[in-house]
Amino acid sequence: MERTHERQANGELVRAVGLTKLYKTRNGDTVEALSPTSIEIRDGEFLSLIGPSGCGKSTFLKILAGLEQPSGGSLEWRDGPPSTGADVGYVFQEPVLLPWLSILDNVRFPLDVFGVSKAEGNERAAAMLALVGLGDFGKALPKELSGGMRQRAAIARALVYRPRIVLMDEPFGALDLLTRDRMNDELLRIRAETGSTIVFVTHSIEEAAYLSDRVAVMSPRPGRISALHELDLGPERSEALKDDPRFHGWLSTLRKELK
Ligand SMILES: Nc1ncnc2c1ncn2[C@@H]1O[C@H](COP(=O)(O)OP(=O)(O)OP(=O)(O)O)[C@@H](O)[C@H]1O
Repeated sequence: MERTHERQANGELVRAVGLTKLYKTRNGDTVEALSPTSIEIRDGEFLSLIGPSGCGKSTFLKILAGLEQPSGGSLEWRDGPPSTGADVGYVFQEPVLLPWLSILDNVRFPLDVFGVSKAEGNERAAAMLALVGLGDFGKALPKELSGGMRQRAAIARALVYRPRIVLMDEPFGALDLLTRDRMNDELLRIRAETGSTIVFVTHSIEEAAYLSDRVAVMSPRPGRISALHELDLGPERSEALKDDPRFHGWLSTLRKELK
């Protein structure tokens, strides 16, 4: 089954209108995790969400993924409601891989679930592994890979169905700084090759500024988007950008807004 997805540069992919979320806790209290939150997500963009712990970033991603229902408001998808796993790729902080399956089988898993033949699935999973730099590790088990490599495999699995949107919830938060820097560059390269729309949650202002076309800043709980910036840092991102005064200007702006 071949999926093609015409990309309209900067067209609107999905619009969140006044999303709210109330959770019921086990002792019967109600937690307001999101106060009315509205944003449009553009096709092909890299959008980061930053904000203090507990402000509802993961909640927003889960609603986008269809893993949680909003208490109020709506999501308006340009191409109709997505199906989780096929139209939406999700990457968690800890790479969730099935330990008894090889890396190739893990990456092929969503294709199996959605009825792609094994031969085509193997081909697509192998191509995706090559794209994330794991071409030689298809037969390995997850435990035989480093944390950074496992996260690459999780990214390959999220991308293999060519989802409309990839949601990443602090995917590099558990990695050491050097590996994280390397993964940031890898992610930029993968994104350039796939044209994926990415919504990325991070605690790191530097990571958000380095990777993103736009950065949404969320206020403390109950979270809402308190500022939304289009970064004027151009499409080319590399280490040199980290010495650029404009980059430092954004770090300082974002840091102030988080306070
Ligand atoms: N399933 C749940 N049941 C009850 N409360 C929840 C549930 N999930 C999240 N919450 C609460 O909702 C609020 C927002 O949580 P969420 O995980 O979305 O925040 P976050 O911004 O992603 O936090 P962090 O940056 O620490 O990961 C928090 O107060 C959290 O305790």
